[in-house]
Amino acid sequence: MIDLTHLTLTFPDGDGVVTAVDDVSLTVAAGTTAGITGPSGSGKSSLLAVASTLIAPDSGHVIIDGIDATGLNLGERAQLRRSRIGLVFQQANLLPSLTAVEQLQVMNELTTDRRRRAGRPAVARRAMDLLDAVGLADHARKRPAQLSGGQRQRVNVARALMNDPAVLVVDEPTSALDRERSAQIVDLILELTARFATATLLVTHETRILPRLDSAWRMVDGQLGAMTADELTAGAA
Ligand SMILES: Nc1ncnc2c1ncn2[C@@H]1O[C@H](COP(=O)(O)OP(=O)(O)OP(=O)(O)O)[C@@H](O)[C@H]1O
Repeated sequence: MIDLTHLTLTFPDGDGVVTAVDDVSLTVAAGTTAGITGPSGSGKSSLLAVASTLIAPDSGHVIIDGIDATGLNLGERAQLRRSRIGLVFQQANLLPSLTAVEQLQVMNELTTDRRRRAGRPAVARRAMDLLDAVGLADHARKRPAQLSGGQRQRVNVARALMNDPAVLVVDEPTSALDRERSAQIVDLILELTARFATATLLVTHETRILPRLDSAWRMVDGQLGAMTADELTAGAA
């Protein structure tokens, strides 16, 4: 699970500061998905960057499976991120020369936690299992150029799960996809969240998907508020 408490993040802005994240608290339990929407510049990406420990907040706490990231140094934070957090961004950012299964296998090299580093056969097995889970078992030997946009995003999602993360952080996963493929990727993220018991934080402009998530939030000027039933119905229309 991920527990965000009273997070605040500011950036310098001319002579003053801009408060990108303003006293945000949010808890996402294992196996559930929280959706966040809001206008451009409202602080969604900043919140995800803090939640995934890429940026330290000015104040507040990011607690991942009981570990308070805000007390850790840079190296410890990077280690926590690699071993406990899966990141999915809008562009898949796959390595052009690697096959789908290799994109997943290299993730194991990134974790320096010896206890979590698995042997080659176990890594290959997990990579194949995950490709199967995202419906790409038959495409394991293909390189990104041989895959469609939707398939590349599926590899991206599978890769994020490779190190068995407690938290899945997903930023606009469908913005490069058409409506049908968007719906499929959202279905997939919900299914994998339940199956792998991740606490999933999903930022999206597509308000019509929010009613399907376990909780829905709107960010405005750095502040996070729960969406009302009326707002959800209007967005789904
Ligand atoms: N590195 C930075 N330096 C200075 N200001 C920043 C930085 N990153 C974000 N900001 C500011 O923080 C505020 C929140 O930006 P952020 O990108 O988090 O919003 P967003 O809701 O994700 O927007 P979008 O939907 O367009 O991605 C904005 O005012 C933005 O200009």
